[in-house]
Amino acid sequence: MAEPLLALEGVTAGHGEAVVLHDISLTVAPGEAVALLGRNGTGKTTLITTVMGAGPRLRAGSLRFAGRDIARLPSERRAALGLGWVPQERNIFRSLTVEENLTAVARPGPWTLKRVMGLFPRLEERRRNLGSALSGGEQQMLAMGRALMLNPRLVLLDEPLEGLAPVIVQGLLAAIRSMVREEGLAAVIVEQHARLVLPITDRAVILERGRIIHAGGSEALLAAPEVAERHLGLSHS
Ligand SMILES: Nc1ncnc2c1ncn2[C@@H]1O[C@H](COP(=O)(O)OP(=O)(O)OP(=O)(O)O)[C@@H](O)[C@H]1O
Repeated sequence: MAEPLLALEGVTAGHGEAVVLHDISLTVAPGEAVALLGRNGTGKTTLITTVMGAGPRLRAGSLRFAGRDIARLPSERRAALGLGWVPQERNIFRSLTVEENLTAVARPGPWTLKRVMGLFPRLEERRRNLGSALSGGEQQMLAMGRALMLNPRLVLLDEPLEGLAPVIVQGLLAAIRSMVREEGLAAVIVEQHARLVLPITDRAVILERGRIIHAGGSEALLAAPEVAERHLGLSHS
């Protein structure tokens, strides 16, 4: 088997003295899309920020990306190696235009301004608008567009659909599907609503109280709603 792009082995991490993640082992292969599921507060964001080196303290275990030990690298070095991250708070530059937001971070690679605008036609329409003038859904598109302009090898999306109107959710899902399915970009997608992301991912991992309690194919999980129900709760499945 080809070497995984991202590999976590026995990762235990937390905030200050509080341990949030326990003994997490997880791999993501090149081009693979993984859904990271779980109820509120189970450690999904902590897992993403541990991978990015953006806050949590790694207490044990190893963290490798593209064949390198990244555990001690600052987050900007991890980004430079090809780890893209769209945090929950969608950190865009509010005082720059849409186009400036995108070009400010661009790095050479297959994702260009034209292709990002092609993926998100709404951003093309809003090209000259300031970040602060965008709706929540447009900000999410811009945050994803910015991550793509960095031409990552793997992108970590933290609840990209949260708090958005259903019509926007459908548009974003289509863009994510095209990113991972047609463009073959590896991704880890954190989501509360399993049914939305299972159809567009290869594998699913469910966290409960900081531990992996289920890992398997997304299709198999879709076909076994009782598993999702048991671990994620009816309203979240
Ligand atoms: N910066 C922090 N300092 C201290 N504790 C934190 C911090 N961030 C998160 N926690 C705690 O870590 C635990 C896991 O939180 P985390 O945000 O990783 O969960 P989550 O699964 O992403 O939840 P949500 O879906 O609500 O974002 C929670 O108990 C939370 O209170």
